[in-house]
Amino acid sequence: MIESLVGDLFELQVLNLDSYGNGDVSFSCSQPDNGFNDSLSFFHSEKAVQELLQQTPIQGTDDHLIEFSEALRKYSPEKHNDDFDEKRTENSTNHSVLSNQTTKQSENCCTNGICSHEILQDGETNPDSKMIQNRMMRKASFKLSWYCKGENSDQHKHDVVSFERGNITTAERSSKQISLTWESNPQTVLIMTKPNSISVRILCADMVRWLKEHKRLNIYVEPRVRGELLTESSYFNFVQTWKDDKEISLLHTKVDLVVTLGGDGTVLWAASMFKGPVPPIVPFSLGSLGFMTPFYSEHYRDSLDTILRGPISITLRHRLQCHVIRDAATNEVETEDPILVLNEVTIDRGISSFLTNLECYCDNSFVTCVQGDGLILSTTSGSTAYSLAAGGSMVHPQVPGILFTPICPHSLSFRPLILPEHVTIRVQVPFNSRSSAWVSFDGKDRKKLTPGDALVCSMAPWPVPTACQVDSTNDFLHSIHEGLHWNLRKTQSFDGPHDQ
Ligand SMILES: NC(=O)c1ccc[n+]([C@@H]2O[C@H](COP(=O)([O-])OP(=O)(O)OC[C@H]3O[C@@H](n4cnc5c(N)ncnc54)[C@H](O)[C@@H]3O)[C@@H](O)[C@H]2O)c1
Ligand SMILES: Nc1ncnc2c1ncn2[C@@H]1O[C@H](COP(=O)(O)OP(=O)(O)OP(=O)(O)O)[C@@H](O)[C@H]1O
Repeated sequence: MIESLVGDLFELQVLNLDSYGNGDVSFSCSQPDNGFNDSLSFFHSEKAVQELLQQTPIQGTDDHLIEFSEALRKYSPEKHNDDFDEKRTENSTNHSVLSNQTTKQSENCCTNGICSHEILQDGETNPDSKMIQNRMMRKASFKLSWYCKGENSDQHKHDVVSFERGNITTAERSSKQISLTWESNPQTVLIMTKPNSISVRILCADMVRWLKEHKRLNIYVEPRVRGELLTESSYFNFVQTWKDDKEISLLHTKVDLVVTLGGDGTVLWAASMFKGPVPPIVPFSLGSLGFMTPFYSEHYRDSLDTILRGPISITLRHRLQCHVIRDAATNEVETEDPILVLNEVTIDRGISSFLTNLECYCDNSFVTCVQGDGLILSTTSGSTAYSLAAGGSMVHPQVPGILFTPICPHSLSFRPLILPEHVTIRVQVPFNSRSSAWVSFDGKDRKKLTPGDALVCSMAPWPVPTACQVDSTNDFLHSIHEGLHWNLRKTQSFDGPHDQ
């Protein structure tokens, strides 16, 4: 109410909001053109403001202000942000003049723990204006709450946004460069290899020998690879493997490090073995592109030496968790197991010659109906794969988001989207669809979606940590330069017309 009244009188200009500790200018007040210079009408209005300020706050409506002033009390002037302060000084100098008296009052005000924004006139030096300067005005208080999967939760507020001083400040907006330091020596390495490659087979045998003899490590390989090694020599008898899915599901509890020898497909394959937590992966490049494989196989000894010693920079690559919901099974308790993807999940028309018709929802909001060849829901790691080919953006793998990229949409205006990481996306084949759709996970495991079936997809809690050659950003930029020749163009010569 007070604000609205004062708002009628003044045209408030926010200069900055440092009113909580320093008692300095928070708002400036410029005079509107509508005859506000008439001091009589001004003082009448002033009186009205004073009367309002003297009224005892109504119990209940001011309850929320208690929390706000508690937060202000906690604020110590010594702790203020230097950067912010510099800007404040600059603004104060440019736009308003504060009398010493006002500054003192403001300081007192804050040591008492009751702070308000002051209303001042630009360049005001007239003693009559002190009344104006002393006018106190409370900023509306607020509380921020977090909603997590439908539940109100304050758990993450300090990690993400601070609002203790009444100012909303973000801290971390995406995960920073992460460094992994071993607290005890790694003991077990799993080596995963691309099949049907002579060079990979030779390298694998060499690496197993070196890791055993020079690093004294336990070594796991896939059953196929153990067979290949034993065909070469019985020396490799010490190499361990697994027999069934149950043993695979326990691998993450035994393995300290996963080494992949192949291209991006081998990294995807290795990641798909872990339906929960994934040990750090060291991807060696033996393919043609290698967006996720920054290590050179020729230097594997030096690289592994450094990695086993640590610390190492890692990229936490987010995965999507996908559930296929069958219309025919809505009454069944058991549903199909979720599938985790590192690149993307694709819903397309398969061999059908009809347009796919896919209804898409984000949380509970309708997004759109895809009519075209299909839709890709991609991680940021997968942004350089199929999604890129379908016109999606390339996104740094540490950016937490879900790419929503149509495949050949039959509409001129269907641009790709990037959605925040916390959403749940549902893609449904409507009952009136002319055909079924097909879903595939990192380019594998095709499943048919008949009308009424849906795919539900959200960010998985288990990322894939991959070791960096340099760091996450350097490796990403290197991969798009080397892999895609991104923005490669001959530099224009100096020789030619110039600006005058
Ligand atoms: N039109 C297309 O571009 C297209 C079509 C189908 C599948 N794919 C991609 O292939 C992936 C499966 O890879 P695969 O090796 O098992 O199959 P694959 O052997 O058919 O290789 C596909 C190509 O995609 C590259 N690739 C894979 N992941 C990548 C990533 N994150 N960034 C950049 N390039 C990447 C691989 O290096 C390879 O060159 C799928 O997840 C999908 O993204 C792309
Ligand atoms: N250990 C494995 N077992 C079964 N299949 C695998 C394994 N590793 C990789 N693959 C499959 O082999 C295929 C090729 O692998 P990868 O992409 O690593 O090699 P590449 O095709 O030679 O590399 P690039 O695509 O960079 O040329 C992929 O589809 C992948 O899923």
